[in-house]
Amino acid sequence: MTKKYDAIVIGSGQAGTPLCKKLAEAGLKTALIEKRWVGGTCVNDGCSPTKAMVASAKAAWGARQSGHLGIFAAGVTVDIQKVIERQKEIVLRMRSNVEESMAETKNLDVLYGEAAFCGVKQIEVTFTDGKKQLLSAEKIFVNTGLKPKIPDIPGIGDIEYLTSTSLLDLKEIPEKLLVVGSGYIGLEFGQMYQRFGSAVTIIEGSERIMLREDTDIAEEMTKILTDEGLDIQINTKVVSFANSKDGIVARLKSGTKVSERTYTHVLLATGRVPNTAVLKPEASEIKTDEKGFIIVNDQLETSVKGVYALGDVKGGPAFTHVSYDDYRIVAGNLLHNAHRKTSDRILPYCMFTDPQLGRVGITQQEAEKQKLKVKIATLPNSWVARSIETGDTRGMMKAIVDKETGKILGAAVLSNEGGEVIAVLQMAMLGGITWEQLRDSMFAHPTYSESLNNLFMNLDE
Ligand SMILES: Cc1cc2nc3c(=O)[nH]c(=O)nc-3n(C[C@H](O)[C@H](O)[C@H](O)COP(=O)(O)OP(=O)(O)OC[C@H]3O[C@@H](n4cnc5c(N)ncnc54)[C@H](O)[C@@H]3O)c2cc1C
Ligand SMILES: NC(=O)c1ccc[n+]([C@@H]2O[C@H](COP(=O)([O-])OP(=O)(O)OC[C@H]3O[C@@H](n4cnc5c(N)ncnc54)[C@H](O)[C@@H]3O)[C@@H](O)[C@H]2O)c1
Repeated sequence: MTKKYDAIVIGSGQAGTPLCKKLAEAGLKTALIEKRWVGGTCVNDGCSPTKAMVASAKAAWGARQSGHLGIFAAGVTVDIQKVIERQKEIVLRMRSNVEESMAETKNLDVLYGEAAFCGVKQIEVTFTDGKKQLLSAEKIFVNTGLKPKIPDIPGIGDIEYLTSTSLLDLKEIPEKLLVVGSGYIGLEFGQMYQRFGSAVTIIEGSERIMLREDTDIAEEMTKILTDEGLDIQINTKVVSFANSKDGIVARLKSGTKVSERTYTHVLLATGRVPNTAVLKPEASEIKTDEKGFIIVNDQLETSVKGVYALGDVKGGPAFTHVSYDDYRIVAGNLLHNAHRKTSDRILPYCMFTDPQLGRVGITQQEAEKQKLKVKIATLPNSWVARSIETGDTRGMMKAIVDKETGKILGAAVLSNEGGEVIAVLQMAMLGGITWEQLRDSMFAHPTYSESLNNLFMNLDE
């Protein structure tokens, strides 16, 4: 028999988790279906565990190279078991908080099982014990996220490769780690494991790392990472993998040159694909694109009225704050008639390498593509008082401003606390503050944000 709800949320990601509570609190009889753990990727396999481990790696690196600050820490060792334990404890605490707050919510049923559409607005749940239940609702919200993409490389099925999820359970430090892909996951994990003591090689199929970012930022990041000892190979592809008595042999192709190198571990960081194959949105007439992402309009409604897709599964930038904002849009529009749209928002993000890359708005290459009339301001961190004082002058700042209006269109801050500094520029963008106003504003001294004065002074004719 089909059980009827007012609302069903599929997936306890960064949108589904707050949304199911909000709907239930508004009086709607609501079901949340989650196949694994509440909290989704961010809490369990993404932001929280990785950023906890990045902090450990930064501490190891800081201790090893603090001689220039007059501090000498002899015999720095990494206890990877302890690093993993700490990360797991943080995840468990966060997940338990979510579980508790859901248990306390009236009108909310949390169902642990896998959901698949079996008709228009009809869902079949397969519970963890194998039992099945049919559910239906007038309002359905899909927040099923992504999973690691496994590239189709000959021999890949024969080797024991790692993904960003399985690496979080590895209780040893890889001796020689090959990272395939140089996006967020490749660079964050690559630098982290180099700092833990691995010899890390990153291979990237394209002509440079971080294709979404400007060339000068990518070059600066390459220098920072190679100075730390990472081996970065661009324009390189893995032709095949094979096992040998010494480890995993990767056959690499760079232009016409083919070479074989042996690694103890391989991390696949070649992107992520949507969790829609099992979900079968097509059974509910929900349209997807050729890669399986669910197609939505500006208010996150799918091709079926009353069915919404939120977070990574709808394609586009895959970040926690985007998914959470999707929740705000859908909850605001449905419960408070807010008329919010996805096209109205400014996108910030941060890559948690060290130094961090904080980003907001458009890049210079996007401005050129759109043929916008812009001015570009850049400032190396070697000119930033705060960077000199703290002893880390790696990186740079950059801003793209509209030539006519003086407004900020985008910025990149590759610096210590780059993710925090970028929020200042995001606020300027939200408030329509011009580069001249930032050049002439008083900031507390000595802070990283204070260097925005100098960044924009560089635009003076
Ligand atoms: C290693 C890593 C590090 C990251 N670091 C950052 C970071 O620092 N900052 C940042 O902003 N973003 C980061 N991200 C991205 C971020 O985690 C995601 O963008 C964010 O979690 C939003 O995901 P979501 O809400 O779309 O769904 P998710 O959080 O992925 O949740 C989807 C949920 O749906 C469940 N599910 C899937 N299919 C079904 C089904 N058929 N039935 C029932 N349940 C189902 C899954 O089990 C999962 O719990 C990182 C990602 C990774 C992998
Ligand atoms: N700090 C953060 O916000 C953060 C951190 C981690 C992950 N994430 C999210 O997770 C998503 C996935 O991250 P990701 O790093 O896996 O993907 P990505 O799309 O950022 O990068 C994948 C990289 O792999 C390269 N590549 C693809 N196939 C290849 C092959 N066969 N050989 C060599 N190189 C290959 C691509 O050219 C690209 O540079 C990101 O889009 C991001 O939204 C965010």
